[in-house]
Amino acid sequence: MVPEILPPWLRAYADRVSSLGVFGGRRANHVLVNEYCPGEGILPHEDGPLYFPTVTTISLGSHTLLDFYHPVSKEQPPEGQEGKVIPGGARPPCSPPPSSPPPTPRWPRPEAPSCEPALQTEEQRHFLSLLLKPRSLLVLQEDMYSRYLHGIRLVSEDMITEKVANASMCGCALGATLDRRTRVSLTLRHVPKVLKTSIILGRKK
Ligand SMILES: O=C(O)CCC(=O)C(=O)O
Ligand SMILES: [Fe+2]
Repeated sequence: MVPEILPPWLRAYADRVSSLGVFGGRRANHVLVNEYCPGEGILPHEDGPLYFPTVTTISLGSHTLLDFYHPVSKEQPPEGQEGKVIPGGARPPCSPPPSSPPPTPRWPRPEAPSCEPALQTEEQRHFLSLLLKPRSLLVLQEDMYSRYLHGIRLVSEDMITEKVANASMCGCALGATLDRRTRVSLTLRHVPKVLKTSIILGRKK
């Protein structure tokens, strides 16, 4: 990644968010600006190792629902359990871990435990949503960053269901419908590995 100077208005946001300590004392040095008109979104994806372990997002203009998904399992579901969802995310008991488990790799994220049944359709894999209100800051870390996928549905209104984990904190009743307006998101991240421009341009220091 080739560094450029952030414009002063973005630097102010980057510094403010970094001062919360969410990047472990480092400063955000990467900002992605996305605009979503009603009906637009982003397909379920993972952000990958480049920005690991923290992504932060400021929402402006409109709310949105950020949906979280279990990754697609590479395993076949057990006989008769195709597409079965375990209520409340409960899992059948796993066999006990080996006495000295191998060290957990930083990236790629570890596979889901093999005792988890395969959830294959997108609706089955969608287990949680967060209502992102205008002027809110989302800090995404740990499993929510590295294990699960996230996305924004391509719809122009959002229904508040029991999957919206922060609905009551946001004062939203179950069953409410929120119309989307144009939303601009500022996704601020810290990228540890940036190139030195002088190297790119072949200049000697
Ligand atoms: O706009 C957002 O809130 C999410 C954007 C996102 O997930 C991404 O750019 O990777
Ligand atoms: Fe993302």
